[in-house]
Amino acid sequence: MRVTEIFFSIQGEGSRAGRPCVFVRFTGCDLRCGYCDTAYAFHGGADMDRAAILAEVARHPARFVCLTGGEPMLQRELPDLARELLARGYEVAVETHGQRPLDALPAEAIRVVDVKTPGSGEVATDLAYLDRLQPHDEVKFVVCSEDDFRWSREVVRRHALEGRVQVLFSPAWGQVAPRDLVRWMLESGLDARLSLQVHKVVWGPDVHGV
Ligand SMILES: C[S@@+](CC[C@H](N)C(=O)[O-])C[C@H]1O[C@@H](n2cnc3c(N)ncnc32)[C@H](O)[C@@H]1O
Ligand SMILES: Nc1nc2[nH]cc(C(=O)O)c2c(=O)[nH]1
Ligand code: SF4
Ligand SMILES: [Mg+2]
Repeated sequence: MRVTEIFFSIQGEGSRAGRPCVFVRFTGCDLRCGYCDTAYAFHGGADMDRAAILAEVARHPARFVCLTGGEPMLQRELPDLARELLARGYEVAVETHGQRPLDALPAEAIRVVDVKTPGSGEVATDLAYLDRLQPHDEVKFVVCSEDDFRWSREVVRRHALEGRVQVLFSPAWGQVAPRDLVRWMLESGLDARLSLQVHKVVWGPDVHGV
């Protein structure tokens, strides 16, 4: 598997934000979101087999592992790695753009799907997988404008996501003021959750490996 970095930090995003977590960041992505804060993971990295990744994860005192990237679902062995982590008692979350099949992942793995908004420049044509998510999964919209928020709200409605999965709205860093996003959320009446990138508040926006 191709790995950019493995680090121990707090989960900065989503409904599990604030919890200690080991991050495994895989190298490579097939999308190019305009706002991507992790372009350093598009290339480079080092080959590690699953045993080496498991050993590195085990160096840290955490029970929660986040598989991210780049795009983790481009790694052929990702479902096997997730299964091995679960068998060792870890809670496992997979951060993905959702534009690669997710069905090979074990059901116990938490799918955190970032539904790419028009503002990302990488909207998907097929969102049918949203209808197969489970209650512990999360659907995240990174909002670049009020138009993006309206578009996201329509996806939530069309796929009946409210109350069925965790629905999260996150401001694209530096593009949307959190207070504007909160206002749009409250005006919409949706039962959704604001997600800020807590690690950027703690360590600053440009620090890698946190
Ligand atoms: C770097 S991506 C890696 C996982 C996967 N490729 C994806 O897009 O979900 C992890 C998360 O960071 C978010 N992200 C990246 N740049 C961001 C930014 N400038 N502001 C807010 N969220 C950002 C992405 O939208 C995604 O939800
Ligand atoms: N602390 C921290 N939390 C995160 N949650 C998701 C991240 C990601 O880049 O996928 C991330 C990250 O890069 N850092
Ligand atoms: S899919 Fe994720 S890693 Fe790839 S460009 Fe978009 S935000 Fe960055
Ligand atoms: Mg990140």
